[in-house]
Amino acid sequence: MTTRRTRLIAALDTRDPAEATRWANAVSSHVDAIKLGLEFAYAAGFETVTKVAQGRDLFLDLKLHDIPNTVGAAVGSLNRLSPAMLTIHASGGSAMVAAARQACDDSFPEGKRPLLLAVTVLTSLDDAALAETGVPGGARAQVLRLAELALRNGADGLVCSAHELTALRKEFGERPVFVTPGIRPRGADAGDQKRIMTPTEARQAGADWIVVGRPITKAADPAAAAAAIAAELIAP
Ligand SMILES: O=c1ccn([C@@H]2O[C@H](COP(=O)(O)O)[C@@H](O)[C@H]2O)c(=O)[nH]1
Repeated sequence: MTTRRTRLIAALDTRDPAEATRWANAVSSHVDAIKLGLEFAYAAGFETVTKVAQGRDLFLDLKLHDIPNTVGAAVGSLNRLSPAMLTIHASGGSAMVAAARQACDDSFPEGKRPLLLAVTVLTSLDDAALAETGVPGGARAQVLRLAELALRNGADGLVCSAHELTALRKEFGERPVFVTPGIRPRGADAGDQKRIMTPTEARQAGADWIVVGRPITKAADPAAAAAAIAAELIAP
């Protein structure tokens, strides 16, 4: 029986700094961190990322994926943003993950190192879509394969779907941090997500963090939507 608390990250996916700021202010008291990622950073710039994130834990979801030298240097360049969590793609390979971890250790001040999270298989891929990329055998097997690679090379945790959590906990225990997007409250539109679970199911499966975007940001009342999801994360 685990006593883990599952925390909530609101994904603020927009190009508009005013909208991101409005959402951040609305949901802040209900969520544990905010996510800013590719859409926002490319449109608004990294200095604006810092402004919106100010005073909040930042899940900086840039999903870095390049040769080890480039990824290491990129991680080193991100220290001015003070992220609490940073993402890379596990499929970049052992040396790339190790380079990212080394850069985290070298470039961030003592006690300020972000959690390095390796994306395994995107939650928008089902087994058939994954097979199209040349990976037969299903998402769960590939997640476990990439998890081993990433954790052995210094990742603190993984981004995966909640569907893989039971197998991951069995294989890797309680220590790694598991972050699960692809979360949909019961009845919510899945959109492009394929491997989805509800907040309650993800909590019961052992998620450390869930990431929720559109069910919050597209709601008529984002604060109420975030509050309802946060309520699901409090174990009865
Ligand atoms: O495998 C992954 C990795 C990251 N994401 C990100 O999470 C949010 C989910 O947003 P929703 O609107 O709740 O679908 C989004 O920012 C993705 O970039 C993911 O979905 N899956």
